[in-house]
Amino acid sequence: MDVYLLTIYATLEQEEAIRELFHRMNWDFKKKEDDGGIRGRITDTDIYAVPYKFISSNVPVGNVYIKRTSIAQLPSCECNPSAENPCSFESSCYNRLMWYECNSATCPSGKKCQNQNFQKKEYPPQEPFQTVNRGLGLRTLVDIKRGQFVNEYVGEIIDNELCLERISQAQQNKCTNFYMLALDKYRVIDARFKGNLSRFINHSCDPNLVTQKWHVNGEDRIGLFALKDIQAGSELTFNYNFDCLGNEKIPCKCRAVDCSGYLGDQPKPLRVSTAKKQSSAPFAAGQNASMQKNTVSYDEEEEGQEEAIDLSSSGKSQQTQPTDPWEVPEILVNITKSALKTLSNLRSNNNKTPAQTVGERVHEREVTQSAENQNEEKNDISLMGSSQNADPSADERCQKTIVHVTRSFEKTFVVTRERERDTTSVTEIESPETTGVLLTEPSQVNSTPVPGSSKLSDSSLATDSPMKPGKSPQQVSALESEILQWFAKLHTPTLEAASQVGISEELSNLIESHRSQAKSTPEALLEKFKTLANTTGNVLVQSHPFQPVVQFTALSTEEDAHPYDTPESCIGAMETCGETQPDETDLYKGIAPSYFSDSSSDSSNNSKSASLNEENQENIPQPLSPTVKVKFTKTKAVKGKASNQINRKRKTSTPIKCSPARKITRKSLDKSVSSPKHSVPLSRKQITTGGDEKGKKRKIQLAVRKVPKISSSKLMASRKSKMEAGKKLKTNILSSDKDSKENTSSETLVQALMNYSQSENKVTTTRYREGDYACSLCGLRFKTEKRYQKHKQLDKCLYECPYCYKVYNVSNYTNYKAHLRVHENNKPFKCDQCPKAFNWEADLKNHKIIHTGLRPYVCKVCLKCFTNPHYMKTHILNMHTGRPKAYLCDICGTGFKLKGNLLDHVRTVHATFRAFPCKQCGKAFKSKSHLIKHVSRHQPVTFPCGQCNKVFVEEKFLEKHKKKHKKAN
Ligand SMILES: C[S@@+](CC[C@H](N)C(=O)[O-])C[C@H]1O[C@@H](n2cnc3c(N)ncnc32)[C@H](O)[C@@H]1O
Repeated sequence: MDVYLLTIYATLEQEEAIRELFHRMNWDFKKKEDDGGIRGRITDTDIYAVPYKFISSNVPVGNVYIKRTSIAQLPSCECNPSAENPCSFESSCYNRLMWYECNSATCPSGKKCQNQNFQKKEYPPQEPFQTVNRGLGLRTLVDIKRGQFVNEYVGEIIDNELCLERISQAQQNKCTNFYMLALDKYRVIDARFKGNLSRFINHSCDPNLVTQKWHVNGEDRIGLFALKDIQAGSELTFNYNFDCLGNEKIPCKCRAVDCSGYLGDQPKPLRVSTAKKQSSAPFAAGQNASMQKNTVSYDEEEEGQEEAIDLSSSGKSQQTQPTDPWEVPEILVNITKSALKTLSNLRSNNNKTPAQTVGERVHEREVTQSAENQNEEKNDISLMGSSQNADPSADERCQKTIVHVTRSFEKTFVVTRERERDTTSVTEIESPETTGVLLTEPSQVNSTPVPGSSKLSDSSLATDSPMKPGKSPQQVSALESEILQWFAKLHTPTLEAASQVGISEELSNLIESHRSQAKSTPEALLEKFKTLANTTGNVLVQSHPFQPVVQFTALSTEEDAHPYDTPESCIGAMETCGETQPDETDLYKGIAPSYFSDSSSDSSNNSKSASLNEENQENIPQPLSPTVKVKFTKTKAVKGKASNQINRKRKTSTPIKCSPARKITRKSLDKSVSSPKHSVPLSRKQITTGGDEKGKKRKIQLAVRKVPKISSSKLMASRKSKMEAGKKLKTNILSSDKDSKENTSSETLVQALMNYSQSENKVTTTRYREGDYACSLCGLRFKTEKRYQKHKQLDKCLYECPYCYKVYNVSNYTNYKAHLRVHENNKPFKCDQCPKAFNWEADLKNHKIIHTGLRPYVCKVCLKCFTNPHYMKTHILNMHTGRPKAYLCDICGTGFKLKGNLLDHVRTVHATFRAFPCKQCGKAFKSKSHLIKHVSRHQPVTFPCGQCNKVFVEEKFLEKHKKKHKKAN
């Protein structure tokens, strides 16, 4: 059963919530309860079992699409492979600057490349811990440097629809912890059910991490990078940019000096309506969230317009496609809203000022520069960049493009491309405080021309390659004409139709507000946007890779309703506007890559960056040189503050949905402390042993403190010293009996041992202390003579294995017996549920856990669950001890943390002989695991699938297969 139970900090308060989660994990909760499963029974005080699976990479769920790119399409950098650390943080690796990870197949530095953080999963050691007031948090175990890659935000990739579903489920279950982070406009990473350690990172208004969206082998991934130097033991935090949709703000408990007080400083008043209410008084303002919880809508004030978003009409309702969408009022409303949103996005994007948060992609502009418009636009604020072109006349002729300006912690770079010559240059600008100040100082600009890369050529930029630029003017006009059509349609039959379902008031309000803004007609509105586009030149915001900040979010209906959200329309739109249709490799499950720049993730929302925005606006200097310009109209510069406020509003109002915040009272606080919901994972022993509440709490506290910290060096040292002691003893024994040195059979060894114990050397070993009575034969020592005499009366005090000559003394007789089973292959402990048999009872017990579907052995560091304690131990040693890969393969040099792994490697990869023959058919295998797999095929028991004709030799294969059926359904 593919369910992973974990005892973790339940944030859920009701049994129902647990059931819901179990249900989500396809675990038959009831069944387990009846079976008396280990933790199937949930009582009031036993609510800490929440299924959570540790995954190290994102897992797509349902119909969510995955971007695929062929290796040929991946951009390669120009770094020098012979450099000490090619593509490292210190280098100006072209890919790194663009937030692209190199691929070892295409990077000139190959495996030496240092720009593969995501792929190599190189995280500094970190651990979850219990915070005082914010549930669990994550802290670092080592010092982290500014700019260092800390972790990847990993979880299930879900689409908007499922996201909404999960949110509403969580709301119903009064779950207050959210783990959703927008990946792009269509997809969300939800780490609630599956994730890695990053899911425990809390919010702070003064964070030490920042999220960055990177392009890794064609797919977007979210990384967390250090904003500052972080000391070992400090909590890791980032700014959620959390947008509250509840009628109560979620209090922020980050304790930062400039804490905004709430998660997200722009909480929105919540309005709630049910489907019924919607028909009678839709979008009616002033309703309280507490009245209805199923359907949530909120007011979004944007530039004086009011938009109401109804989650209930999202997702599913759009699935049922009407024959003529123009006839369905609800769709029309959604389309209108989408149109409004698109237009406002267009505006906001064009209004964008350079973002300033350190470590963020600063901004991106495509600038067309010509001699005429330099003079025309006197009020423009110029961005001084470098030009590789020394000839000014050529400069004027050439169309230059600033691909983007990026500030990568210590450095700021301007990446420019010259289309005609197909050259690209990266210009590093010395430590500026603000882009404005920096750009007034042309002398400070060091130009580093980079030869044109075919991978970054125009053609690649114009198509669906990762270097895809923003919307072209044609695309914008195609968009505009579509918007115009929507408005035209909305004017006539729609209002009437809408009024029939009682939405006319809201609709007309929406249209009216836009109408008044756009001089009454949609055409005028469109005209306005055209003018806007013209006045900002061709400054258009690009889609990825330039979407810096990612937010904890749930997506809003209005975005869902956007026609471009559907793959068909997206592709259609691309065709209309002349953009090359994406390659099929990019369209997994038929959905096109992001077309619009993502408003939900296009900007930094924290108050700091907003204030920096303001600062920069004020600092924007007059142009000094016309070489390369990014145009802003003066009006925008003057309006900087206001527009930033609007931007900030928009940013904070970007789609985030969380359940209405629960009011925290003294009582609930006390309850939360006394209840075990903030407990840390307990060992199975702790779970199964009963005990009073107090004892339980104590155990929990202990478990919190006793996060295992195993020093690898200590471990290695102790092992080494033991091995050396053993070797020494052996040599001592043999050297004391020089005649038998050649013959090292166990018989000789026993004899030598006997001689040795009788010799004077014996006092040197710890086994023999003065005053003890030692048996000269087996080496056992006794405190009293009586016991020694009793021992001497035994017929035999040493037992030698007849198969391998291993010797046991009498005190280890049971071990000797057990050891014999290894050779006799009796396997007396048989599983009653499957054909497996074991030599030891403990092994059978451990095995039986597999049939319960539980994984009760929990790694206290990363919460990964295991069926077997040995697996857990190995995992801890491998993953959390920073253990070096000390076992090196002599043949290929690969390092391994465990000796067993090295042996396996040598056997399977390099060895030519097959040391593990099958006794039944004679086929031989290189490794034991391969043999075991093979032997299971001889088993008469098979596992047929109930849904199709397939039959499997192992249960796990059947389980895997069943998942396919589930997915297909
Ligand atoms: C991604 S989870 C973080 C881990 C979470 N603390 C846990 O115990 O699993 C996000 C949730 O943690 C809580 N949280 C995080 N930061 C917070 C803060 N500064 N103040 C209050 N609650 C916070 C909120 O309930 C939020 O929904």
